[in-house]
Amino acid sequence: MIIAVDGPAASGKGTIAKALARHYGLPHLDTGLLYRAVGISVLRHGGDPANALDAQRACGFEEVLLADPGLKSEAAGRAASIVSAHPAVRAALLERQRAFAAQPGGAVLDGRDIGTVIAPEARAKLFVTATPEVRARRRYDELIGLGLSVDYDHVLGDIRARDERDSARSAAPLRQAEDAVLLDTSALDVAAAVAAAIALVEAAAR
Ligand SMILES: Nc1ncnc2c1ncn2[C@@H]1O[C@H](COP(=O)(O)OP(=O)(O)O)[C@@H](O)[C@H]1O
Ligand SMILES: Nc1ccn([C@@H]2O[C@H](COP(=O)(O)OP(=O)(O)O)[C@@H](O)[C@H]2O)c(=O)n1
Repeated sequence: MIIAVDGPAASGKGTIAKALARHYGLPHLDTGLLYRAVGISVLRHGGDPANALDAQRACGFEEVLLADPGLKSEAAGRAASIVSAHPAVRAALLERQRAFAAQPGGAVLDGRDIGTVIAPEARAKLFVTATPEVRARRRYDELIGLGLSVDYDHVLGDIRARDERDSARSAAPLRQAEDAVLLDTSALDVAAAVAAAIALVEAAAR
């Protein structure tokens, strides 16, 4: 079974995708990490994420970069959101994601365009969301927990800017697939959000 989990920044889609993968014994791919790796690679080479050529060159990043703690930073998220608007970057990362989704037995993938572009054939599609303020609070707590020095208002501004950029771009914009079910986690803790997600997948698989 392929499970597609999409949604905006810090909505809890990664937490839900990981929990679903554990519950169903499926492999999981956090596709945002691929875009973050491209984004940080551009920055580390002194390039400009808005420059399509700089971004395209960075798509051949080393695998080890996917485990780099720097990928979690706000700067990496911002750069990822900028490089991900280039069609050439999306094209360069497409096959890897499609192949992951198509492996025997299925998989869980989370990102922005899993249900719409990467795996439109997915059996279960969730669109996970929460208010910008709740998402900013979660991301702020997460970054503080990682020992980074951040400001709540800055995180909220960054999340709003990323929502806008990810939804407005013409290449695979962030949007709920027509056959995806909406899961608003604003008032749910992790356990309740995961339980709701499992119930939705069960209903979709029936
Ligand atoms: N329902 C929830 N309630 C409270 N905190 C949550 C919830 N879901 C996720 N979190 C926390 O919020 C942060 C962002 O969650 P994550 O799953 O990484 O979001 P995303 O993948 O959408 O960016 C993490 O620190 C995670 O533990
Ligand atoms: N499938 C995907 C996943 C991420 N992305 C881009 O990569 C950025 C970082 O994604 P992420 O999932 O790691 O970000 P968070 O939601 O965890 O903050 C997003 O803001 C998107 O611009 C994308 O375009 N398509």
